[in-house]
Amino acid sequence: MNVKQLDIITIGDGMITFDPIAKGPLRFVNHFERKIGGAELNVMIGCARLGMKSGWISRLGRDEFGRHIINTIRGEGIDVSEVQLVENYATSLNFKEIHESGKARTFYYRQKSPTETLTIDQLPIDYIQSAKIIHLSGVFPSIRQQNREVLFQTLKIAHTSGVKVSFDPNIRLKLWSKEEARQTILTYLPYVDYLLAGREELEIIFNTTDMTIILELLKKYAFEQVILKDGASGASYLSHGQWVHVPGEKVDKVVDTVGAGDGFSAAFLCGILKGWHIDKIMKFANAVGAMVVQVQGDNEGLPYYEDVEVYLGLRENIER
Ligand SMILES: O=C(O)C(=O)C[C@H](O)[C@H](O)COP(=O)(O)O
Repeated sequence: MNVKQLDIITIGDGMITFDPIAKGPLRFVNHFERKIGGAELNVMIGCARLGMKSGWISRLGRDEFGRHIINTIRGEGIDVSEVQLVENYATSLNFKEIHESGKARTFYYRQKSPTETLTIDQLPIDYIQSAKIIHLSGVFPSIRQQNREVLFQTLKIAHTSGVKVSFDPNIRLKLWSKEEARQTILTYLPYVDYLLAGREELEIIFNTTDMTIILELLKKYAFEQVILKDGASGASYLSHGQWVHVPGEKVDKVVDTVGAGDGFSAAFLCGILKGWHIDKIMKFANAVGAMVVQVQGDNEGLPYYEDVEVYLGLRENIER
């Protein structure tokens, strides 16, 4: 029998994320803070901080930005043995634009992502089989046609090896159309154990805004859990064909909502690995989402396990 080495792994594109120092249209912003980002990577950072043995399968440019990302991720305690820096590719970039109103836009520069060198024959099968859970998202297959097949093969490897599959559709319409997203994601769903989606994403995948129809269609799959992430209002889980809503945790001041969904996913998977009851998992995951929105940056607000305990009032907060 295969001895599971890692709790959780992922496959994804890592990016340098440039956070604007000033608010308003990007064409007038002169200064940025260099950070790192990428949906799947955010989840792994969250998992590592919560104490899970985490690993990331990826390709970065063999450039200064690629080195910065791999060093940072290694520093977070994430296994990077399946991350390669490839020649003649630039590490992907993401520029964020934030308006006074709080509205934000993202400008990706990942058309020629280094992950396109991660072909099916390069998939580390033993590594995938060595994990308890693999977390995948719709970002990786949206970057390039070839990535869709790579993810499909990964799903099949995981499924046949007893590795649980978690999937967040993370539909980015700047990267693919609704139709492409729908067609691709529908082929993935039969291999998914934990589906963590937003309402709009479910509407795109099932091509209807009618929640009764969506609930009927969800029944066709063998999901162990289906989670509806609903931003500030909290999240719901599916139980006997009905949503059970778990309200979000109190937030003093929302600073930046980007990354809250990824934080929620990391915390949810932590709870799954700990074998908790779903109500406890949801409360914990909502707390992590609420903590993330109070910090600027896609992953800077992802908490350590004991920080969540303090937030939930389960551990004393000693300030000085
Ligand atoms: O990789 C990408 O394409 C991204 O967009 C990176 C973003 O930081 C996360 O995907 C945030 O996603 P949420 O947690 O849903 O706010």
